Amino acid sequence: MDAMPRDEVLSPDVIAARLADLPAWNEADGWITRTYRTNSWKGTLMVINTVGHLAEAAWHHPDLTASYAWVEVRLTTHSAKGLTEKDFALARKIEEVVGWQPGLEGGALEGTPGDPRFAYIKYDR
Ligand SMILES: C[C@H](O)[C@H](O)[C@H]1CNC2=NC(N)=NC(=O)C2=N1
Repeated sequence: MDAMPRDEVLSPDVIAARLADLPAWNEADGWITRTYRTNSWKGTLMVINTVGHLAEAAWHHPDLTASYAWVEVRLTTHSAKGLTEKDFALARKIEEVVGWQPGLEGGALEGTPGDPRFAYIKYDR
C-alpha cells in the first residue's frame, strides 16, 4: 500500500470534509484552531501538557496560546506552508484525548466528579 501523502497541502474540498468531523475547530488562513475552556490555571496546564505529549509523540507541533482558563491550539504544517493530513490527524487525537469523558461510556471509569471543586475542563457536551 502506498504511504498517505502526508506532506501535501489539502484542497478546500478535503479541508471542508475533514472539518465536518471536527465541529469545534475552525479554519482560517491555512491554520485550524480550537479553544479549550477550563475552570482554572491547573486545568489549563493539564490541557497544555496533554497536547504537548501528543505533539511530541506525533512529531507535529501546534502553536499554543493560553490564559487563566483557556488554551488555544493552532495547527498548520510549516514545511508544507499549509494544512495537511498531519494537522487533521493530530487535531482528531487531541479531541479524542482531551475530550475523553469515561463517565459517559458506561464502563468501569466514573470520570471527573460533577462537584465544582473537581471540575477542570469545560466540555462541549
Ligand atoms: C525537524 C522536524 O521534523 C520538523 O521541524 C517538524 C516538527 N514539527 C512540525 N510541526 C509542524 N506543525 N509543522 C512542521 O512542519 C513540523 N516539522
